[in-house]
Amino acid sequence: MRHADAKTAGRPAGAARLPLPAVTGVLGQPAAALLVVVVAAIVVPQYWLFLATSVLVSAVALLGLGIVGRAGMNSLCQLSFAAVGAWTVAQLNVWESPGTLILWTFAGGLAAMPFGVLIGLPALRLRGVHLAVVTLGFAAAADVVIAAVNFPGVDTYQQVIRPTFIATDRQYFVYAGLMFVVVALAVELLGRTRMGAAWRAVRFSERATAASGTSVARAKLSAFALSAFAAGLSGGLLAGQVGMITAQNFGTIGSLALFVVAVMAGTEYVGGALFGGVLMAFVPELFRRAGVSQDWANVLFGVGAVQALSQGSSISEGMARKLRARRPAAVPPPRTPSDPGAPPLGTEPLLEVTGLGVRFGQVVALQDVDLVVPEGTVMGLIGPNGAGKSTLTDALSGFLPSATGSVTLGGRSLDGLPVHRRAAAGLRRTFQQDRVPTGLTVGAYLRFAAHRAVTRDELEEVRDFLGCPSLEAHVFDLDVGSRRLLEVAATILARPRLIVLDEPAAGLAHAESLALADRLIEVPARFGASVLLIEHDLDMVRRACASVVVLDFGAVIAAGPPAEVLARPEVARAYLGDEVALT
Ligand SMILES: Nc1ncnc2c1ncn2[C@@H]1O[C@H](COP(=O)(O)OP(=O)(O)OP(=O)(O)O)[C@@H](O)[C@H]1O
Repeated sequence: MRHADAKTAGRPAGAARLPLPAVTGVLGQPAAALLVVVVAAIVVPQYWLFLATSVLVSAVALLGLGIVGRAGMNSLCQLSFAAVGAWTVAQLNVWESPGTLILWTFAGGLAAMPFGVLIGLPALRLRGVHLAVVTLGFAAAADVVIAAVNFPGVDTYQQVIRPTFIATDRQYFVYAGLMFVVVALAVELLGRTRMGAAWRAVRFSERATAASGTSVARAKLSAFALSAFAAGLSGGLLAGQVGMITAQNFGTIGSLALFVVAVMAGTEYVGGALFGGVLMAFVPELFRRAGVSQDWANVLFGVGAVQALSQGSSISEGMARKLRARRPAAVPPPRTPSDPGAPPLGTEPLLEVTGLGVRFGQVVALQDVDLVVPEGTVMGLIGPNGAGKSTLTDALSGFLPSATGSVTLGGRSLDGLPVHRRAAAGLRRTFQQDRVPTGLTVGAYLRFAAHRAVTRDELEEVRDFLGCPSLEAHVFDLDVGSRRLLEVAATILARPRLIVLDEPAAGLAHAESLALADRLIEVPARFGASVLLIEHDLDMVRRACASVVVLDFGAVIAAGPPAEVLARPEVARAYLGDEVALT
């Protein structure tokens, strides 16, 4: 956001020297920000208060960018949303509406939200650079509209009136600071909710998010709406700060600069947003004082963003990782031993698949597959590479709406249901590739993926059952094997009727695979779910499964008890291309 220049010279502002608050912790960050604001309100000379306030105004908009950033989306039109907030405040001021600037500012935030949803709609289909282009287009269009439609009160030189208790610059700084702290607190608290976890999950894998029963569309739209709300608040704050706003305050270049600073500073962190605000407010001012065009500040921001991208993390993320690295590594507590006994066979049909077919162009991945997974069992699904196992999993879980045939779970048809509705109906799956979002702790991920209210005891029970790392460990710091177990734990916690595990032992040592097999045997009796285990490790399949189905070239070629099925020549032929028994 481009603010009016500070008109006088003096020593560097106290705000420029504000320390970054700790980048770890959750509620600690807003508290640290509050401390910074209070200290700054005391020590910053009158002379620098305008720029210090600008820091906070930008930081509020940056917090909003941090929300879409958490969800892995790019928004290049943050100042267009801010313009909506500022316009609303200016209009309510002209109308001399009830309430004061504070109420009008919140109204500005609310007014920006529908625009956020509007821009979020393309995000349901677009990602990365394509989404960035759409948001850039919106910013450019907003420039034209704002230039054509003047801000209310500008023609009549009508200043936005501040209430008396925030009339002075110092009072207004404190007000802006409190607003920043409140928004920071709200964002941090939201980050701990299911919605906040969904943002992180969407960023990591939309497929896994949907498979855990969460609506990807809702997660994305909520991120855009709340991001626009924060931007609208920021615009309202600016209107109160400068009194009279113009189109120049909200140009596309400003939005781009804000985005670039967000990439560099890492505005998913409160400290990162505050630091970004310092950069936005003070770097152009320093250039101005040096007699250099302020536009060079954007070049500097661009260089910083390139550096952050090439390092793979923002300044805040880098600091957070360093702080985490200082902590002792998360060692999984020892598992409680148990005797799994023999794999349960199951009786009543649970999953019934009839005539399932999937084509990818000319490739027939599945043809006329009939399959029944009984209630209360662990069943294996095996076959050589390219046999169609993952395609079957995708078709069952709803990722292939073009699949033909029918699928019922517990007598209820799943045909035509989208992924998250099938998950809600009781079908959970894991993925061959790691899909556990790295931005969460183990506990936060399990709570999110469980998709129901779970107690800490339940979390600990399942964590202990599978030997996962402690709930406080950060997913980012875990090895691939631990993440696979975590994914299995999450599906168990969701209490589904059927769990489809797509190669859960990939990344595990052989002994660990067998230990996992022992655990899976217990799942039906202990957690009330059948397991369909897709695995290449035949020792694990023999150990865990009461029965096994073999796919080859998209068709079922054998089914029955593992020892019997694996001894059949056609199964050996499918695997080895020769009549060698798989013993
Ligand atoms: N998106 C796709 N587009 C085109 N062909 C595909 C696609 N996905 C899978 N296939 C093809 O469908 C067939 C079945 O693939 P699938 O991944 O389901 O096998 P798989 O048994 O899971 O193999 P693996 O054990 O290697 O994971 C293969 O011939 C594969 O090349």
